[in-house]
Amino acid sequence: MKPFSVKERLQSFKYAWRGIRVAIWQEHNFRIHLLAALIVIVTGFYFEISNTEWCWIVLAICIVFTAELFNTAIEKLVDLKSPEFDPLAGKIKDIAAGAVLVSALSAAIIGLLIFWPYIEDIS
Ligand SMILES: Nc1ncnc2c1ncn2[C@@H]1O[C@H](COP(=O)(O)OP(=O)(O)OP(=O)(O)O)[C@@H](O)[C@H]1O
Repeated sequence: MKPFSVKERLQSFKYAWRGIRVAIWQEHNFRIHLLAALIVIVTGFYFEISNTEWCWIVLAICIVFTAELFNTAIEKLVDLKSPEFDPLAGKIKDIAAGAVLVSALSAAIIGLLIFWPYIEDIS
């Protein structure tokens, strides 16, 4: 086993950040999720939501980003291994996209449950 190296550990953060940047610049959906997250964060500050509500919002945002990152990785892997049309490759991509949809829907429900009472209060 290689000896522990702080330099190598820091290097792995650099690679992870590079992966996130690839997803941001190459995936339109990722940018849409980023914009949605920004709107939700600004709205959270506007309504001065509680710490517990912030926890749910942060969790919801992170789940969507994580699903989108895995989806991007799976898409790239499929494109690498199966650049030609293949029904199984299509199914794999559809399933990965399904995971993003499930995470985005659950985030939308969390957002509604948290913000609806505040919206009702001002209307
Ligand atoms: N090699 C393939 N073989 C068969 N079907 C594929 C293949 N590649 C993509 N598809 C089908 O096309 C759909 C879209 O694939 P694509 O790679 O363009 O991703 P996408 O959903 O457009 O993602 P993004 O817009 O984030 O790049 C897939 O979900 C799948 O149904």
